[in-house]
Amino acid sequence: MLASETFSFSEISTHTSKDDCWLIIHGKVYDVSNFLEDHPGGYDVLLQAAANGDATQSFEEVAHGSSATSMMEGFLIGSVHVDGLPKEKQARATDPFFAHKPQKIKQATSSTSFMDNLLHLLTLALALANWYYFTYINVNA
Ligand code: HEM
Repeated sequence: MLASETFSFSEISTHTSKDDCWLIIHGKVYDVSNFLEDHPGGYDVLLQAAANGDATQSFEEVAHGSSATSMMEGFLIGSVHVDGLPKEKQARATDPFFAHKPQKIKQATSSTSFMDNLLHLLTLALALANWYYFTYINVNA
């Protein structure tokens, strides 16, 4: 199998058993079937990660050393096929940053716009108070 091959999520999700286990890490696909028993973290965490769909986050959480990363090369069979997926999911599947960090999309929430309006009203009230003071109260000072 060529490492340039691409696999769909649905195909990858069929390889989650003890003798046939594929992992998605940073958008790449690894066949760890022959490594399960030798994995220092145990085979069960790998099976669990495969069943979860994307193993990137759990892989990163362990802070694997350079021996693990160089070992991975040997298990690489391809990458995730992203055609037909929404743009956000494509980015998550292929980009190392998005692949393991949930994307925070900044949205104007109702509380933000409420605070914005309050700030505008306060500024207006202050300006009016100033005008009133200097026009009527401070006029003879
Ligand atoms: C191709 C994928 C992986 C490879 C080649 C790999 C390899 C390794 C290696 C070599 C170690 C020993 C420590 C080190 O050198 O960093 C290790 C430890 C560990 N791995 Fe992985 N790993 C892989 C994926 C994963 C995933 C997806 C998880 C979590 C779900 C995981 C969980 C762990 C844990 C918990 C340890 C720590 C064991 C301990 O220190 O007690 N690994 N892994």
